[in-house]
Amino acid sequence: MKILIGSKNPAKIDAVGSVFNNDNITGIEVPSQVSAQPVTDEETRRGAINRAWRCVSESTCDIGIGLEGGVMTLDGQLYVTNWGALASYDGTIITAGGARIQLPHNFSAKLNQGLELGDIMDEYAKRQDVRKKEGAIGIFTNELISRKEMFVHVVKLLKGQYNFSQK
Ligand SMILES: O=P(O)(O)OP(=O)(O)OP(=O)(O)OC[C@H]1O[C@@H](n2cnc3c(O)ncnc32)[C@H](O)[C@@H]1O
Repeated sequence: MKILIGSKNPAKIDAVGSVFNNDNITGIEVPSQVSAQPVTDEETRRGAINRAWRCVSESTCDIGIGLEGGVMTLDGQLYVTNWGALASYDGTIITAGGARIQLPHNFSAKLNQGLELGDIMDEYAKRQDVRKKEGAIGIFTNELISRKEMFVHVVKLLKGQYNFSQK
C-alpha cells in the first residue's frame, strides 16, 4: 500500500514505518487546520483527522495518516495528549487516542503566553528538538517510553481497526 503521513516529524514517520513495515510510506507537510498548539482533546483529534484527509485528497495514496499532539486540562491538571487518524481513499475514517501524561503546573502560564509545548520542552530539558525525538513523554517517563513508541501504539490501534473494517 502507498501510505502518506501528514508530517515530516521523524518521531511520527518512524512510528508509522515500524507498524506498516511492508508498505511504501512518505511524510509530507500538510496543514493541521487547527492551532499550532491544540489545547483540548477535541482540537488535537480534529488536527489528526484534518492531516489524514489532506494526505488522501492531495496525492495518490491508499491511506493517509495524521498524528497530532496537544495539551488538555482535567480537574486543573495539564496533560500532554495525542491523537491519530487514518483516512482511506474509499472515505473511511478511523481515529484512536494515545497516551496522556501530566505536565508541570507552571507550563500552563507559558502556554498562556503563547509558547508551544515543543519550545517549552526544549527549554525545560535543555535539549533541542525534543518534539522530534523523545518528546514530553520521553522526558517525563525518564525515557521509559519515547514519543515514537507512544505513536507506535496509536498507529497499531489505527491499523488494527482498519484491518477489521476491511474484513
Ligand atoms: O511537524 P509536526 O507534525 O507539526 O509535529 P509537531 O510535534 O511540531 O506538532 P504537533 O501538532 O504534533 O504538536 C503541537 C504542538 O505541541 C507540541 N508537542 C506535542 N506533543 C509533544 C511532545 O510529546 N513533546 C514535545 N512537544 C510536543 C509540538 O511540538 C507542537 O508545538
